[in-house]
Amino acid sequence: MSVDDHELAAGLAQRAGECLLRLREESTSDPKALGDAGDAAAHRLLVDALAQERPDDPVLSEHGVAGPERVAGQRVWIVDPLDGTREFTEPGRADWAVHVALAEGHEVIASAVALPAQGIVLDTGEPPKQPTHGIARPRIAVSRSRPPEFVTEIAEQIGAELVPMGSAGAKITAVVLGEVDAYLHGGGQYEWDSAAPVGIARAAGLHTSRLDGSELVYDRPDPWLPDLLVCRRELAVDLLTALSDRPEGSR
Ligand SMILES: Nc1ncnc2c1ncn2[C@@H]1O[C@H](COP(=O)(O)O)[C@@H](OP(=O)(O)O)[C@H]1O
Repeated sequence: MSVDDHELAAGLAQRAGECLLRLREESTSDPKALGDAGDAAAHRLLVDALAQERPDDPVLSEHGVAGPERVAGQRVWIVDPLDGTREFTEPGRADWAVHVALAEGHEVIASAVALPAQGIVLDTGEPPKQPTHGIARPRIAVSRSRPPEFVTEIAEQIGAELVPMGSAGAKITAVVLGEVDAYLHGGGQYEWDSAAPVGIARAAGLHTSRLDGSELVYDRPDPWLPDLLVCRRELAVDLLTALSDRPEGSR
């Protein structure tokens, strides 16, 4: 019996994650070479497996386009074989991820995220239940290597604590799992950095949008998708209001 798209995404994220863990364990390379080898090996595994399991679907990966030609609005797999490449190369760090998403009609309809070093695979078929506890002091995940200045200012404004982390997938997953309450990003990213984890966040009932509150739209001709907000629903109005109060060009 053929697996559904949710199960396929989860199985592929798991397999690519295992491949990356092996590479990392066995590596004697310098960090740059290890990162390049991880990107290439996980990309190859995902592209080959999708060509076998879903031969009619094109693939848009951080490391290239594969398969049949993309037709706007039709099925396309959007994958980031290794999100958080920098963290993957740092011994002991667990904030890196594999993203596998399927978009149709410019929306993610199935996806999975693996956090291999944490032994976690989440998928849209069975999204985690959301915490019901109140939020005393909001915790906001932010890039550890390039935290945008506006996020620091917004955190001060609403009395939130910043939690620096690598990988967009690890940060969105931390919101999905209730470890933090929000993730804000601005200044640059691509569709593959967010498609899979945003699919899971939406399936779990969280707020997901651009920083101006508009929808996140996937599978556009240009994959540049520079900013996003993922948060618990009860924080969305406060965060979007704080964002819209900022002067033009400051996020
Ligand atoms: N200004 C920017 N321009 C392009 N990509 C960016 C970016 N800021 C973050 N990213 C990408 O978003 C992912 C998470 O970044 P961060 O850990 O800083 O939050 C990383 O993906 P990769 O590791 O797949 O390259 C990183 O390259």
